[in-house]
Amino acid sequence: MTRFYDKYVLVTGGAGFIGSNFLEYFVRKYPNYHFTCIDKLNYASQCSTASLSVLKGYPNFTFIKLDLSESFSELRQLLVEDFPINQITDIVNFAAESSVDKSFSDPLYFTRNNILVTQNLLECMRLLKQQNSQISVRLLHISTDEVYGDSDILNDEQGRLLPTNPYAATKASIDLIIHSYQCSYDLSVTIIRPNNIYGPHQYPDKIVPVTIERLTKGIKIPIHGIGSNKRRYLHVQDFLDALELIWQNDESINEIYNVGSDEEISNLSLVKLICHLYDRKLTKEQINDKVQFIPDRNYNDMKYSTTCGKIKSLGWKPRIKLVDGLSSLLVE
Ligand SMILES: NC(=O)c1ccc[n+]([C@@H]2O[C@H](COP(=O)([O-])OP(=O)(O)OC[C@H]3O[C@@H](n4cnc5c(N)ncnc54)[C@H](O)[C@@H]3O)[C@@H](O)[C@H]2O)c1
Ligand SMILES: C[C@H]1O[C@H](OP(=O)(O)OP(=O)(O)OC[C@H]2O[C@@H](n3ccc(=O)[nH]c3=O)[C@H](O)[C@@H]2O)[C@H](O)[C@@H](O)C1=O
Repeated sequence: MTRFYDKYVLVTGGAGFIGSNFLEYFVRKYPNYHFTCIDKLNYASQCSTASLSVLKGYPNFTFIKLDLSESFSELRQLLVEDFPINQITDIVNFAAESSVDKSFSDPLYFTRNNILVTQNLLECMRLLKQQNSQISVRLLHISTDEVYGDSDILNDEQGRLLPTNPYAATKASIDLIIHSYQCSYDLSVTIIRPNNIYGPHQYPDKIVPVTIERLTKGIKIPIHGIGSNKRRYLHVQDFLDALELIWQNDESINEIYNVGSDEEISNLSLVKLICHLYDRKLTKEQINDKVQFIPDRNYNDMKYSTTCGKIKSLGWKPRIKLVDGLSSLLVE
């Protein structure tokens, strides 16, 4: 086996918001690693086509367009049969349908996609281990704090999983399936549960990019219900720093990490803050006039309360304040 690189990494869902930021950062930072991105290119990927086309010029980057929920045989060929050639030992899985709103209208599609994408990866890891127990492949799986559901009680990583929407239920389900593969097949998987993440290349169906897009187009900004639901927001770079720490630390194998900020804000306050940062001359009345209250979600988690002591014990803490992260996003 000729090894041109020190590590061969598969990044699934790497054409999405977080995945594309991950690749932009790590492909350049680790020229001694080879990164293969697999993505089906859904609606969310269109925000990162420019950055991915730049990455295609890098020798340590390969892109494969593939629907991981339907192409098990191709994935098995890449990871198992061709292991001697591709030598992929690290998998970072971002791939999922990630929109809570969309999951209300097509829950079965979310179940099929989000479960099969990840279980197909687990199956390849299982078959590879069965074929050669000396090969150790590790999966870093990106879950979400939504698996804990609506909660006033502080949840650490042992918190009960009580998802309230179809998207979150698929994420909680795959976390449980991962646990079964860790127990039954001794696979090495780390689960990471971030809170809301914002930053460049995020498709405008999430509140931060929706607000920015509507502001620039002079269209009213839709607020679900009365806007009192709260979320915590972490800049994508802070998340990547946490992910890098976890990835570099072999002690993190078979651990779960909540990764989040302490900056909790209601939806209405967030939208008003973005309007203020967009144009500090706007009066309160002018900002109020930019908002349109629309019917709420079928169920809208009021807040999430996760503790992040574990990731902080690795020396991580958020560096980018929400005001600063939003301001730089508005400039971009
Ligand atoms: N954005 C957030 O605030 C946030 C917070 C917590 C967790 N997460 C999780 O992080 C991950 C990435 O989120 P994101 O915001 O970047 O999502 P995104 O929707 O921007 O990107 C997801 C990517 O996965 C790809 N994908 C989905 N199904 C696929 C399949 N069957 N085969 C191949 N590719 C497929 C899509 O084409 C897309 O490019 C997701 O697993 C999501 O659940 C996101
Ligand atoms: C951790 C998860 O974060 C994201 O899911 P979430 O539903 O919290 O993000 P959204 O940006 O879709 O919604 C946040 C909050 O704002 C409300 N809202 C959204 C869009 C809009 O146009 N108007 C709104 O009022 C919405 O009701 C929410 O209360 C992420 O998408 C997910 O993948 C996560 O895992």
